[in-house]
Amino acid sequence: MSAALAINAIDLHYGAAQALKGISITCRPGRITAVLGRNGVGKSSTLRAIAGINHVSSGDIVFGSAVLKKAAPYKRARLGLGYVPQGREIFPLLTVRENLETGYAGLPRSERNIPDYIFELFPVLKSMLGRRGGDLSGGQQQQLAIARALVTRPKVLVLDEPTEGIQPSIIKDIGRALQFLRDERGMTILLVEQFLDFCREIADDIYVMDRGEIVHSGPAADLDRPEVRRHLMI
Ligand SMILES: Nc1ncnc2c1ncn2[C@@H]1O[C@H](COP(=O)(O)OP(=O)(O)OP(=O)(O)O)[C@@H](O)[C@H]1O
Repeated sequence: MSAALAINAIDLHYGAAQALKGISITCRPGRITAVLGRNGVGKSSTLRAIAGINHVSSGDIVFGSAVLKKAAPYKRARLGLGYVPQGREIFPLLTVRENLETGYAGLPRSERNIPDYIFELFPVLKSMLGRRGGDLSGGQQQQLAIARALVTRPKVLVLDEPTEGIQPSIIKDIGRALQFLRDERGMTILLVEQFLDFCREIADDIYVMDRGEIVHSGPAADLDRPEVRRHLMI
């Protein structure tokens, strides 16, 4: 089976500093792939390269049958790439409904609606549609950020540290939501995380990064191996 998303030997520089060195990641269709690593190893840079926010200096990113080259973020979204950034980036002065409607931009008029299953996944959002994004808790904002990405009808959903700074009960809800998207909607999911137990529970495949490189890849059960965990210790 071909990959839903393949990152092939990408390098990324910030000025003279090289943040990514030959990163390759294969996301199997309908599976959850997790990229783990300590602070500053290049996880967010990898996702920003996939989303088209940062440009790679070599290598390529293949989405379905499209090689993304320098396609702008909105074009990638139209192709079916949903991106949930680190820190959520909710519009604080817009209501929950308006935040969700920002996902309509790339959709044909007939699809400009909020699919019901999103409110089944995150019922709290339905009860808060008229509230401002900035009034939501961190966990509710994370749910809103995921819901906003789902409004764009992604084939592949990419999330940057969805558990960061969030209380355990909402982490469980988010984990259940991602498993539902994989199991019931066949979505391909790529996330970066520092929370090992979360990845052990929901991921199928893992990649471990250290200083801009992939140092391990394998099934999620590899997270039980001491030599893999060693890469993740502070
Ligand atoms: N805009 C930028 N300009 C210059 N250097 C950057 C920029 N963004 C990130 N870096 C550097 O690139 C390296 C990788 O950062 P990145 O944010 O991708 O790591 P990360 O693994 O996502 O870390 P964290 O878990 O803290 O988000 C770090 O050394 C960081 O300081």
